[in-house]
Amino acid sequence: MIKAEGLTKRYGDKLAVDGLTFTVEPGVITGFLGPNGAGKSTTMRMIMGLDAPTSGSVTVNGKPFAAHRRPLAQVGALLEARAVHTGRSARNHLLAMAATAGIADRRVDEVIAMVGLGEVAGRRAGAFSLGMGQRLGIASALLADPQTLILDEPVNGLDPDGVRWIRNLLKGLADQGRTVFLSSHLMSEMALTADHIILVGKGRLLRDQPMADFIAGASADLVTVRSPEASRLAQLLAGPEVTVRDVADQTLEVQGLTSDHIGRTAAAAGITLLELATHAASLEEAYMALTDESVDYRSTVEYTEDAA
Ligand SMILES: Nc1ncnc2c1ncn2[C@@H]1O[C@H](COP(=O)(O)OP(=O)(O)OP(=O)(O)O)[C@@H](O)[C@H]1O
Repeated sequence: MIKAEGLTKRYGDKLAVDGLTFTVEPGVITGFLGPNGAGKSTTMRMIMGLDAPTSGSVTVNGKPFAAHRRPLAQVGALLEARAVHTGRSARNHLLAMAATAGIADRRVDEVIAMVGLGEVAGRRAGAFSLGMGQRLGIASALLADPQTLILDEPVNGLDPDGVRWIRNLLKGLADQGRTVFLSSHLMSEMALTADHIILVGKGRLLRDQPMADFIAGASADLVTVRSPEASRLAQLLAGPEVTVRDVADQTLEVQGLTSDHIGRTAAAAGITLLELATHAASLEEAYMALTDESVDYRSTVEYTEDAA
């Protein structure tokens, strides 16, 4: 389990991580999602004790990473995956790591088998393809059999086979009751992989919820209505669980009502409709809307019950 409380990191004027409080639970895959620069890598480095928080704290299985007697047996990480620059074979590379950490040689062969590197384990790791390098990085993270795994952008640059492979491996590890925390800036990838989502933007927590709930909320039908009397219609449509946004001249975007209901409400009030269209908002759109800091998005007017 990973627990962050008010976790904050400042680099000069830049608040890279801004008061993050969250818990990453065992037994599920938790996706750490946010656009480039949102603070994901910085957070992961602080979890691993590679960077000190400016304020707040983060613990792994109840203690800061460095306070564990054998930290690598608690948490394995693949941070900023990069090729291993070594003339050693993959197996010798892992054997050297195992020797340093006091891990038995047979564990090296176990992790090589787990990540499917058996046939190439004798080859020079420095010459590995990106996909093979990722597998080797994951093998290193698994070496000490940690309860918690932290992977920064593990599928970056992988082909579809590689992506499917990582996904299955992570699901298997979570099913064994491990804590699996992985970052990505791609919504589509997270939707397929993660059971739970922690979404950040500009260092701040935006969402912390089951992926299924995020998807259900995001794909709710959106109705676009254009009318010369848009603001009067907006007042009539307002209600609990209804969001009405004034998105452009004479145009509203309504969530929480069917187009039938909107059409009938307009007719009953004698309001002319120039357009009435339904479309399902995509996950990608919901993600963009949440993380987009553009003026356009913030300037939209939300009509609530109080406005009615
Ligand atoms: N060592 C550093 N010194 C100064 N600024 C830094 C440092 N590390 C990160 N930052 C800044 O902090 C912010 C968060 O960076 P971070 O790498 O954690 O984001 P990220 O969500 O992992 O992004 P990406 O998806 O691009 O890796 C960025 O604006 C970055 O420029």
